[in-house]
This record gives sequence, C-alpha cells and structure tokens, in this order.
Amino acid sequence: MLLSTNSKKHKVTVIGSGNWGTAISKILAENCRERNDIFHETVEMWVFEEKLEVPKNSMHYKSSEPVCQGQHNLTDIINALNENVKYLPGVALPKNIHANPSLEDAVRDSTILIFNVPHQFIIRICDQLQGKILPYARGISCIKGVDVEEEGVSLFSETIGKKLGIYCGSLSGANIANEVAKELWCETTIGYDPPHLDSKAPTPAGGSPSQSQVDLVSFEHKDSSGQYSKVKLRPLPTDYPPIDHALWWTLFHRPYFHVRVVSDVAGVALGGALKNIIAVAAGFVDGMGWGDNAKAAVMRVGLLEMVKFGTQFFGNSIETKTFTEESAGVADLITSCSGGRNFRCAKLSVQRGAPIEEIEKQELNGQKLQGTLTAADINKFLKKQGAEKDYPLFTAVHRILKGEMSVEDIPSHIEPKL
Ligand SMILES: NC(=O)c1ccc[n+]([C@@H]2O[C@H](COP(=O)([O-])OP(=O)(O)OC[C@H]3O[C@@H](n4cnc5c(N)ncnc54)[C@H](O)[C@@H]3O)[C@@H](O)[C@H]2O)c1
Ligand SMILES: O=P(O)(O)OC[C@H](O)CO
Repeated sequence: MLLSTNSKKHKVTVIGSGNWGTAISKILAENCRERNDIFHETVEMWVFEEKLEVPKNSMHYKSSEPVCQGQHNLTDIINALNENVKYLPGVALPKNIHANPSLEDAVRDSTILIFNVPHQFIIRICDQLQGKILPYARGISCIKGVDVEEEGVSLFSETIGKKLGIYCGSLSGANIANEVAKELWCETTIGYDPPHLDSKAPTPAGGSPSQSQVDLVSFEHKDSSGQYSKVKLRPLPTDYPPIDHALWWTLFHRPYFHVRVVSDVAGVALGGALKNIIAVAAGFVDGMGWGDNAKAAVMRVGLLEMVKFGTQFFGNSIETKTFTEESAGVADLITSCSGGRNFRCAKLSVQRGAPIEEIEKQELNGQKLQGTLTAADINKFLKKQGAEKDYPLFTAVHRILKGEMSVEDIPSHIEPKL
C-alpha cells in the first residue's frame, strides 16, 4: 500500500462531466475520500454548463428539492442532488464531488488533471487552460480519439501535454460507463511513462536537479514517434507524494474497477481511439442482420488494422502487445462491438435507414459518438499518406458514413485482393 510521508496532498480535477467523465469522477471521489492522507477529499468536476429540468429517469424526479422545480443549472442540480441527472441518471454520486462551471476555478491548485471530454472539445479547452494550471501538474487523458493536423496524427495525451506544458498519460479499457457506474466489475489500463531526469541537464546551484527546484528542468522524453527529445517540464515539488505508477493505481483502482498501469501511453490511447471505428463497422453489419459471425469478421480485420496502424505510424514507441494483452486493446474492442454507443447507433442507422448523426441526436440525449469523427480523422491522415487501400475496413467505414459506399460492399472491400 502506498504510504504518504509528504506534507502536501494532491488536489484532483476532472475536466469533463459526460457519461464517462461523471463515472470516473465517482471512482476518484471514492478513492480521494478513502485516501485523504494523499488526496484532498473534494474532487472538482468541470461541467459544461447547461440549463435543464430534472428528467423522468432521475432518482429525484418530482422530489421536493428546490432544484427539482423548473429549470436550473446542471451544476446546481448535481451539487444539490449528488446525481448527474442528464449524463449519468440513476447513479448516486459521492458528496465530495463538486460540480464546477468555471474551468479556471476547477483547475486552480490542482496537481492532478484528468481530461475526460468528447475529443472534439479538448483543443478549445486546452486553449482556455493555458497559463491557468499549476506548471508542475500531471495529467491523464481518458479521451478516445486522435488529433489529426498538417504535421500528422497525434494522441490526445501528447496534444494535451504539448499545449499545457505538462506530462500527460492515458487511460483506456473495456469500460462502458453505465456499467462502471453501477459498480459492475471490469478492468482498465493506464499508460504512464514519467519523464526521467536528464543527468546531463545543467544542474541548479547546489547540486543535482532536485525535485523541489522551481526552475524548468530538462527531461529526456520518448514521444510517440519513438524519438528521444529534451523537453522542459516543471518537476513536482518534493512535498507532494510522487506521481508514479503506484499513485495512479491508488487513485483509480476500486474493487469493481481493476487497474493495470503500463508504460505504453501511445498504445493505450491509440487502442481506445481506433476501436471506435471498428465498433461502427460492427454496428453496420449487425444492423444488416448478418449475425455474430459477420461481426466477428470485422472485429478480426479491425484488430489487424489497429496493430498495423500502430506499427506503421507510431513505430517503436508503441507496444503492439497492448492491443492484444490489455483491456485497452482487444477487450475494449469486444465490449464496444457488443454494447457501445458507436455500435448501437450504427446498427440503428442501418435498421432505420437514417444518418448516424440523426440517430446520435435521437438516442444519446447529448452524449457524443467518437467513432464517426475518428473514422474521418484517420481517413484524412491515411489519404495524405497514400495508405487508404492498406486499411480497407477503416476506409470502408468512412466511405459508408460519407454515403460513398454501402454496407453490402464491406465483405468484398475487406477481402485481400489476390
Ligand atoms: N461513455 C462511455 O461509456 C465511455 C467509456 C470510456 C471512454 N469514453 C470516452 O470518454 C470521452 C468522454 O466521453 P463521455 O462519455 O464522458 O462524454 P459524453 O458522450 O457523455 O458527451 C457529453 C459531454 O460533452 C459535453 N459537451 C457538449 N458540448 C460541449 C462543448 N461545446 N464543450 C465542452 N463540452 C461539451 C457535455 O456537457 C457532456 O459533459 C470520450 O472520448 C469517450 O470516447 C466514454
Ligand atoms: O459507447 P462507446 O461506443 O463510446 O464506447 C464506450 C467505451 O469506449 C467502451 O470501452
């Protein structure tokens, strides 16, 4: 068990309060309450504010609480009822979650930042956070998606790290939020590869680079292309418990949420992003009524494309065994193709003959699909690389979503050409 001999405690903020953002906040709040020797008990949860009435599927529908009468801010409802009535209705949240509509206030003095928003919103959020966070904070990205720009494809753990000047790992796994929130047992994977102090870096007056020095220290850091580079990071002051694998385990592990911490940050993040494209494909073939064998076929081809993509574009910075051995890989693929939102919406879109964006709006009550956008992001990148044909399933999903191909074409499209 992690014992704290340090005088300062970590303050934890979750940036995001959707379906998964709220479920993760619940886990963290339970652990921060139990381990208040290491963490501040209150977990700040940043909420993208909106006004609503307490809906019928809330545990508090028609209760006599003032926030249950008429329209109120979501943050006020969460703080009064300890329930996220919109994104995780029916789940009692620990009282030590504080829903906060101010991003700046939510991250103030936090040493631990957990990023958990749909990926389309994270860049703007990072822009707003610049200069507002502790420079020695550390992060974990729970976001499933990729960041495609002119220069290439990056993972959000990297993008967040670069934009905010902090180190950020990743968390991903077979984790359908509603099941986790009901405390049904599952596993997850955290990728964290903390920078090592660079022994050749200029030392501050008085000796070797010390964790308590406040100046920037140069670290050697391996990025997702496998290159070692010197990056400047603020070391965590030594009066805090070190942020390492043991600390992440202590913060995230629950009897119902079993954590494995590995060093393959890129593999964890990439697996979570790519499986969403495959889940859309699985929904398409299931929507056609083709049965479990067809679904297994797209999962097989999809897993191979995940491994190929990781190897081809993330080189030796990724361990492809993460895709086959960790919850963040094949297990996430299986659960997503069984009951995930991407799967369910793609299936309904075929069954109802309606665009998936329409189904998303009708069925998800404000929750967001990631697979459709990721299919487009990955396609943009593959096109630029001239590699679309090497990834027939990823390409087929994008083309079907664009109306350029039909689901009936999947079997012949993914068959290797002789
Ligand atoms: N839900 C799951 O089962 C699950 C499980 C594991 C990982 N994930 C991943 O976690 C990430 C977050 O997913 P989620 O399920 O918490 O979100 P969600 O799908 O519930 O999305 C809704 C959230 O987006 C917010 N939002 C809407 N418009 C916004 C805007 N303009 N700016 C900022 N926020 C805005 C809403 O306030 C709400 O908090 C995603 O990348 C997802 O793939 C989800
Ligand atoms: O509901 P989805 O399709 O966004 O998938 C949820 C999780 O990523 C499953 O691990």
